[in-house]
Amino acid sequence: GLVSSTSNEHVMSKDDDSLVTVADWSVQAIVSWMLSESLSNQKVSIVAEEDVQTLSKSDSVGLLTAVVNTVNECLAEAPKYGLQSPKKALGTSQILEAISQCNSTGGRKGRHWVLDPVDGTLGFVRGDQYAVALALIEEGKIVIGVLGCPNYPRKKEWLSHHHSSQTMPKMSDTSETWEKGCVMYAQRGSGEAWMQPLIHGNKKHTWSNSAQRVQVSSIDDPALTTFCEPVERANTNHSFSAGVAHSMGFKKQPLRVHSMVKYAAIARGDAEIFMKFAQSGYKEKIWDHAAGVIIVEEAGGVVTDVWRPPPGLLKGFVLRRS
Ligand SMILES: Nc1ncnc2c1ncn2[C@@H]1O[C@H](COP(=O)(O)OS(=O)(=O)O)[C@@H](OP(=O)(O)O)[C@H]1O
Ligand SMILES: [Mg+2]
Ligand SMILES: [Mg+2]
Ligand SMILES: [Mg+2]
Repeated sequence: GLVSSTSNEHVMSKDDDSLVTVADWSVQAIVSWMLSESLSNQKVSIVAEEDVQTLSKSDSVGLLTAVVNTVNECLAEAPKYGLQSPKKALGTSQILEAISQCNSTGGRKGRHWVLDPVDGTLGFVRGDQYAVALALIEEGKIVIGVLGCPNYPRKKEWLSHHHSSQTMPKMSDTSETWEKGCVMYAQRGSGEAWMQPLIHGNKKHTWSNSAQRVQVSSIDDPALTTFCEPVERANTNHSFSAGVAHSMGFKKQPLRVHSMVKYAAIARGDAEIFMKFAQSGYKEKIWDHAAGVIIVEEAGGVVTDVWRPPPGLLKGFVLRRS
């Protein structure tokens, strides 16, 4: 919730043509700094999406200044969330250090934090759905997941309406009537997943625990099933998922949403199924899934890749077909 700006300033393209913004670097710096501060006795291993190459170039001074200012403005608000601000504003080198220390390669041994500072950067730039995703992996198992979803509406009906909709105010609308924003989280083995309303920067009140339990949908009638998928055709295979949906007997239109908010939607029961089929050759990244996976699992759902469907699912599928 620290970065709620939808300003399109400083939107850059990376080598793979995907977007990166001041928000991506700033969130990575803030989370990295906060983790190091709170775990000062331990060596912190963080696997995260962004690096400092573009930021450190000589023609990126304006960009770097914007990141430094954003990080310090956000950290100054830390006490509102029950956290400690730095004693004095962080300097440029400290911020570059915080971003670049997230260069762990992870692995099956030990503890690793996994961070996607802004997932769905395209959604963020459009003022649409995006998520800040953090997970903790221990000995190869996800044990904690947190998803910050600043534009996630409280009412599921609003998810499917984009900016053009008449019924939903613009994302920039400050009116109290349009409640949006939540943090979803879960811990492995608890059998519980939680949703906490987000406090937005412009509001005066401070954080207090008002988390509600969330659970996956109980709908199992294909005719009533909604499936979600990525917005961009580059990130999935829309016609393949349409084929799967057809053979399963799904009648509803797919819910196309940017980012890991799709996992949040499944955990909260706003939709029943999430399908993503990356192009062959694309390697999925752990930061695009880890936090969402544990939240869905603890909310009662099942997550699998297409090559290894769990026996129960396969049986369900076969039974339904016969
Ligand atoms: N080619 C390709 N195939 C599959 N996935 C890709 C591909 N390229 C990128 N990515 C990753 O997709 C992340 C965004 O996924 P979404 O499901 O949110 O896509 S969409 O915006 O709804 O279209 C996006 O995450 P962010 O970079 O954090 O936004 C990417 O990591
Ligand atoms: Mg990206
Ligand atoms: Mg991502
Ligand atoms: Mg990202």
